Amino acid sequence: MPSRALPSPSPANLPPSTHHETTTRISPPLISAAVGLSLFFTLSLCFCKSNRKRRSSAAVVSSSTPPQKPPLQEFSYSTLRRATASFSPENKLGQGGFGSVFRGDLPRSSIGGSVVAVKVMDSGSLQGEREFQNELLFAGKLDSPRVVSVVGFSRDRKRRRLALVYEMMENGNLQDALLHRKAPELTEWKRRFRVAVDVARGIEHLHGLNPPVIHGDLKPSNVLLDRGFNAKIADFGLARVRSEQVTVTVNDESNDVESVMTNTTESNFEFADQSPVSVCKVNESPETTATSVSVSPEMEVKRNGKEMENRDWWWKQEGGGGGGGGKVEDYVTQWIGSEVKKEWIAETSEAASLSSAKMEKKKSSKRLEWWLSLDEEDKKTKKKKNRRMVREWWKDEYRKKKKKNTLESEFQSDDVSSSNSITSSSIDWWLDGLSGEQWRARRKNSRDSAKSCGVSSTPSMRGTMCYVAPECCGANNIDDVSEKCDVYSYGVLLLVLVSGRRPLDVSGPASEIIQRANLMSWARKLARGGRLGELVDEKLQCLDQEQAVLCIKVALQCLQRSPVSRPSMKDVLGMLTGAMSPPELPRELSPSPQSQFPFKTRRKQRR
Ligand SMILES: Nc1ncnc2c1ncn2[C@@H]1O[C@H](COP(=O)(O)OP(=O)(O)OP(=O)(O)O)[C@@H](O)[C@H]1O
Repeated sequence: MPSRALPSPSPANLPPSTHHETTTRISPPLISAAVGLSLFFTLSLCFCKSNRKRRSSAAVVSSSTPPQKPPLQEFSYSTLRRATASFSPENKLGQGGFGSVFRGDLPRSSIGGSVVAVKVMDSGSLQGEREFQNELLFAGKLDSPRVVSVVGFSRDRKRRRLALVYEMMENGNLQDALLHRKAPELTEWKRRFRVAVDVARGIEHLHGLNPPVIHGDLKPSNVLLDRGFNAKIADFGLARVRSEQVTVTVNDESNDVESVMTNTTESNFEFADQSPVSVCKVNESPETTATSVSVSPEMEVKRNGKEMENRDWWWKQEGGGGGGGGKVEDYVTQWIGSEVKKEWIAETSEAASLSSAKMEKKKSSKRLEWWLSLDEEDKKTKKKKNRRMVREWWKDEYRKKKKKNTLESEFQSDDVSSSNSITSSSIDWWLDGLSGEQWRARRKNSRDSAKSCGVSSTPSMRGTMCYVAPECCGANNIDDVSEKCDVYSYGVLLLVLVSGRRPLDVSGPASEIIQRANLMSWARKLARGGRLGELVDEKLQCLDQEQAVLCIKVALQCLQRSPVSRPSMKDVLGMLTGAMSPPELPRELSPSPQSQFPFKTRRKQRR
């Protein structure tokens, strides 16, 4: 049967009234729904597409160019004055070498939130101005969670008033928190270790930039802690970009420096303008010339034929074998300066030397008496019998003498200057290792003298006593300043973190003051004796001994005299985080092997 097609309802078939009714009853909702739906779909499709596009383009941007730091805001001086309640003492956070830092409450509309730290340069300081500009130049460009960010600045050229506005670091600097015991939280080992890693990360970031940035003044007072005790690096007043690429090959066998490839490059950073709003440009193609030279470590010290007089004392300190006389007590009094009560040193050392001399005299005369008491026959028989005893005695003597010599030579070698050439300024400089305030106060009085060393007003003098690397101290030759200077300073900072002591510290039991006064020497001594654990701060809670010893080993690697022997900051970070195998102690610091005293072998043979 043929199927019957249903008659399509044609408007003609429908009564006009019905047709009208249907269209008016069904069409509007249907049409509007359809239109709405299609509109919705097309719109959402478009949105998805554009979103995908935006996301992919953002990914391209982020992979090719680093996120741009928002431009620094220029504040009027009056805004900062209002924010700090006219730089009131109650708002003072600290005092630096060239200015004071105040807590400031900025109006909500300003960039950088409401609470900031405002560093105001003391007026009239040329060196201060230079540092401020340098700081602005670097900090304004650096963008890392491990670097204290600069929010803005204020300048009044006429009155030479400069101010820098930073993000607020609620827990202040590491020097106060750790060494002045202002933050009990830092007795927790985990926190301290995290600070160590944070700082390593920050420095590694700086060194990883192109061209690498050298901080040049790494020390606890330049490490600031935020509310959660995350550490950030501050104070770029002495920072610089490395202008020279030095690759050094070290012959593993002889530990000699074999060759040095020097690529003299123009700095990629261009200091277009030395005003506080200097522009930092990056050159696209720096011209490079390469020269190959052979140097010995000796040459490295006296590069370009320059005798580093200012550095001599430091080389001695680093165990460079500086001679010179000077007794231990002279050395300590000179070295520790006013921190040590001279009378005490004189009294105790004199008393100690007197009593030990008396004891020795007594012992010797007893032995002599005993020897003389023997008649010839007895002597012959007893000689044989007692040979061992005599040998033991000599052996004892030998050991004592050796110990005394090493102790003295170590102190002499650690000496700032065993001669009279020690200047009051270099004492000042040492004092910074004891207490930053003393140095700051002194430096404030002679603002335009050098930032460091206190020996010359050359701005290339960089770093702070005890933290500055030997090759950077008094480095008029900029070739000597490399990332390894920061590595050295980091080594000192790491020891300070683990031990909770200053690099120069005269606290502790009287009998151990001399031994422990120089943190670096003490660490080396403990390493040789295989007793590194003794350096760890006794006040630490929840200590991970293994991690603490690892830190000391890393520090000793960083503190090596020769910059080429020091690890890179990347390696330091790798060792600390476990990404790299833990370090060995530098060869010369490995615990000494069994004594090579000849009697021992003979005795063994006899047995
Ligand atoms: N962003 C900040 N947040 C909180 N406190 C700060 C901030 N910046 C600096 N301070 C405090 O102010 C002190 C002085 O800082 P400043 O950078 O001027 O000097 P410094 O680094 O201690 O010394 P110098 O400049 O002589 O090396 C710091 O030690 C710190 O306690």
